[in-house]
Amino acid sequence: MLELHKVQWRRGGSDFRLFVPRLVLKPGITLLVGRNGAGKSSLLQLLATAQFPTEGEIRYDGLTVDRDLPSIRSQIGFVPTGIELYEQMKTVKLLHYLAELKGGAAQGELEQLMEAFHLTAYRTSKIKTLAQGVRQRIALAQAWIASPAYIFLDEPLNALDSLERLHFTRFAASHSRGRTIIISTHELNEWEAWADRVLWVDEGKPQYHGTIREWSEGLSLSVWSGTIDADTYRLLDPARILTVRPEGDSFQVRILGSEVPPSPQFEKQPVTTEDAYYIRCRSITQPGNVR
Ligand SMILES: Nc1ncnc2c1ncn2[C@@H]1O[C@H](COP(=O)(O)OP(=O)(O)OP(=O)(O)O)[C@@H](O)[C@H]1O
Repeated sequence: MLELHKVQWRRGGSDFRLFVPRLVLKPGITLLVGRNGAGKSSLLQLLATAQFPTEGEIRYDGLTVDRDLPSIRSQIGFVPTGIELYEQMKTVKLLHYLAELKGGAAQGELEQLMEAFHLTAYRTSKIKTLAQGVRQRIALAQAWIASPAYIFLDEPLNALDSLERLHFTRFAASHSRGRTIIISTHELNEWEAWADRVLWVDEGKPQYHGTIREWSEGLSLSVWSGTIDADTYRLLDPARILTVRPEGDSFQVRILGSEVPPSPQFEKQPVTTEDAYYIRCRSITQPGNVR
């Protein structure tokens, strides 16, 4: 469990300020969401001890960085965006090297990770010869070395193809028990089935932290879907349209609306995690649900 208490951080070279009054992050998968520049990467860097708060404290199951930094770091797996791997090393050598930095891997652990991340075929390939998606899989695999208690992933699905994305979301879910995994992502629907909680930050401050179920409940707008003709389509508010697909002379539309259907052809739809994000971003001026 991670506990943040009055954490503040000012990023040098910018006006950006992160402020987290109080936050408790529990084991399981927490999706860290927010607009570009909201502070997701900054928060992950603080949690991963790549940066330190200017004020306040982060506790890792009771341990603090001023007293217990090496033992905290031995329990962290971190994948920042744009991670650079040693280009000249071979995959297996790099994983062994990173495992040594972490104090060593268990017997057979690296082979299992290579298998789980579909890296076996690349075990003796130099990193510089590998496609971006394969490099990303190596970066993700190394985060699991030595079975850390805390895993921080910044946009982990970047560069992965659709099959690998599905494979990785499943892998993360099946390896989340007893681990606090924080994942910064813009792909909310891909994580929907696997995540436990959502942490939404905006302008450096948490706006919502709670279960993924509650994230999509009690919202100010509903989601509607219907097939309509061109005249009805023209009357819709374009800012509220989520998706539109032409079907002959008609349009299949998914749209945000009040409790009343935008027109009689519309039927109310379940709100997805991503819909909830759009709705919450629209109502950002209203007080959030911070826990
Ligand atoms: N290397 C840097 N130097 C100076 N300012 C930076 C740097 N990196 C980020 N920033 C600024 O810090 C703020 C927070 O950025 P951060 O990367 O944490 O946001 P984010 O939520 O991860 O965004 P994104 O979704 O685009 O990745 C932004 O205002 C950004 O412009």
